[in-house]
Amino acid sequence: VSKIFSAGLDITEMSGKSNEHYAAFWRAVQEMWLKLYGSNMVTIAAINGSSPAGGCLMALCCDYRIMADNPKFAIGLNETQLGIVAPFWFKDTMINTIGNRATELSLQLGQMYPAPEALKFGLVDKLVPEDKVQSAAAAAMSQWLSVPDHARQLTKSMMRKPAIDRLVKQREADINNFVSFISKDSIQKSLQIYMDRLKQKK
Ligand SMILES: CC/C=C\C/C=C\C/C=C\CCC/C=C/C(=O)SCCNC(=O)CCNC(=O)[C@H](O)C(C)(C)COP(=O)(O)OP(=O)(O)OC[C@H]1O[C@@H](n2cnc3c(N)ncnc32)[C@H](O)[C@@H]1OP(=O)(O)O
Repeated sequence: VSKIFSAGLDITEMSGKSNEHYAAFWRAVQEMWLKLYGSNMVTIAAINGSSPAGGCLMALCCDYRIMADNPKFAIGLNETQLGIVAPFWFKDTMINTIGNRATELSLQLGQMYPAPEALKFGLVDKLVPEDKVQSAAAAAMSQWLSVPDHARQLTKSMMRKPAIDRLVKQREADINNFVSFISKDSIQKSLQIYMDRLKQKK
């Protein structure tokens, strides 16, 4: 979609549904993260627009991020702005990318960074003109693929395994935590207010 890399998780999947639905939804989100963050393939994010929350997480799962150089496009883990909390594995993914202090600032404030600031923070690796995002991503892919694959894969696994193991060990507890959190009346109300605001912006 033009202007949007990803709008993040579908908020309607987290509103007004049963606990069984929330559990299945969260398991699928975990699965996406485990597959993408744990992939032994080279993954390059070609970020052609805004990328809030789950969209930012997907980009952070990649090995390298190239973003369109347009200050109207922003990226970040903005969960607190919705009245929700980025779970520990979202947080770990961001820490592994930009470090602890920058992550704490980002997460507490639910900060969305316009592209130039995202580059400054290390949230993305490179900015290119909007019409060059795909070609720059293809060029980066060639560079990454030129590294001997076994060595690159082992290095990637060494860097990411502790975060992945942490979620694998606590998967069921994390699902229970999500369900009890998201089904609270106060959290449902926050999500509703956020969705209403989005619609009013039009
Ligand atoms: C100690 C720890 C304790 C607890 C932790 C336990 C558990 C964790 C709990 C929760 C974790 C949840 C993690 C959540 C992650 C997420 O990803 S939440 C989603 C975040 N996404 C957003 O905030 C995006 C909001 N959207 C926008 O900013 C904009 O819509 C856009 C920039 C993406 C696009 O802008 P426009 O092109 O201007 O389009 P519109 O704004 O008009 O939107 C069109 C249409 O789409 C609807 N929509 C937009 N985003 C979403 C979404 N994410 N989900 C569902 N629907 C969305 C929007 O309302 C419009 O709908 P209509 O009005 O056309 O019906």
